[in-house]
Amino acid sequence: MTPEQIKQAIEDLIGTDRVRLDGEALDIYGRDWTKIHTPRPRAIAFPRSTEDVQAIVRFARENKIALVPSGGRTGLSAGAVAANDELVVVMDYMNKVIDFNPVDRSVTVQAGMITEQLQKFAEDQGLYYPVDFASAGSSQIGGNISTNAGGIKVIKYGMTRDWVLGLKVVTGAGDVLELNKGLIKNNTGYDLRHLFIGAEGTLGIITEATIKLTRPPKNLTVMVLGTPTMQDVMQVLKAFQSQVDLTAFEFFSNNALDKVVAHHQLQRPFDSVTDYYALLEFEAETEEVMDRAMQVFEHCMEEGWVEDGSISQSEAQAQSLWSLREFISETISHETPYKNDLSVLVSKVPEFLKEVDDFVAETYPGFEIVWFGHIGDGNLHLNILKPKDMEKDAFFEKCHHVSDKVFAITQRYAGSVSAEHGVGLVKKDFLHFSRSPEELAYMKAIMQVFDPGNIMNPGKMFDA
Ligand SMILES: O=C(O)CC[C@@H](O)C(=O)O
Ligand SMILES: [Zn+2]
Repeated sequence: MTPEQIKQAIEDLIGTDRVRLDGEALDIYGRDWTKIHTPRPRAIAFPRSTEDVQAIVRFARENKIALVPSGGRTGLSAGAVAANDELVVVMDYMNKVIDFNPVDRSVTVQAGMITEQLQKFAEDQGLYYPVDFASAGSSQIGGNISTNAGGIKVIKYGMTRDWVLGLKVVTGAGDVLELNKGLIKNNTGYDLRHLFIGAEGTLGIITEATIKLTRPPKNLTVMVLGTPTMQDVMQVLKAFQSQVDLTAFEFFSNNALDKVVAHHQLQRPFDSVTDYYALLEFEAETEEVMDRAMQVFEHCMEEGWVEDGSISQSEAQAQSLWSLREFISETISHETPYKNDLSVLVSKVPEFLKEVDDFVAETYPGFEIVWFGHIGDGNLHLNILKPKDMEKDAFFEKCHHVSDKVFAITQRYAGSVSAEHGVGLVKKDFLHFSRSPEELAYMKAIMQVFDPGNIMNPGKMFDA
């Protein structure tokens, strides 16, 4: 079918001006933040309702047209890239609140709602949606659910999965399913909702979600601490966790800090320079909590785990300390990074990090490595920066070999090759490092059930 025929057919089903074929739209909606693949979609559709999505899926199934569901396209694994003549289904116009229930503390929204809008909606009701990350201003809730997004508060609040009380989906077979309907308790067999969370659009399209909200945190206070070694970062984590209920525990290396400070013209948190920094956050609800935190801080200084530190005295200061961590990904995106998103058990982090760091440094001495991540969750973002004098293709080619080795180490530690960014096109060749052949066979069989025509985001996660 030509793009024009597709446009005509879909507009007959869901209304005029709902499909774009212009070059600008193909370029914008065919890519995500990975910027590795060249977008090449056939057409872009803009549904307004679950019925519209169902009509599009049924049409695509009948005509064997591949679909790519598209949210805020902030993904880092090319899960929302359309580089293969696909029809992109954009959720931007499905961004409304459908229902709010203060007794259940839940809100039902359309899948295209932007994360920050959901956070704002919760705040306006005196409540809180705690899943948060740097891309919250453009990522959409449907995309967050499809990738089970994590972010900076997982240590206390968990991943997106933990906040989804119900889903409305259109399966690849064209059926509309209402999964779990907002219930807290529902032991009536397989919980299909959880299959759609993290499915990266391979089983169908999420059109609505019922999200749990919670009480807002009180007096969030941030510390940035300079730590000489990774072992020290882990000691600091242990010391704080035993005394204070942490809402975040992040880390970054000194070169990450240098780059952010230079790129955004920010102040360093203090003069001392250490190899690593820990950023932690807690609710200083009472004087007593604050005193305890300060005692732990002093203890860490006495032990030599911390050389210097800075603590926020206001919300604005807390925010500027957070910027030092949250701006890293965007800052290094200008240096063509090869990205990895690894996780191991928290207890294994220092050993694992040293092994990977030694391997990359020995094998590729010219490569600059930037370490940061959600270390309180055992999640490390390893970014390798392209040397200025190396061609992009040659660099990515070399990095592919690095990945094989790094993932073999990750496998030895029983870790994950994608802790929070998903699989998409970028990680699919490496899935076997984290999933057994038997698991992969079950995953493919599940996909067949929900998407018998293999039209849902084909080629992402694995080949059918
Ligand atoms: O760019 C990265 O590698 C990580 C991005 C994001 O997950 C973060 O934690 O900032
Ligand atoms: Zn992250």
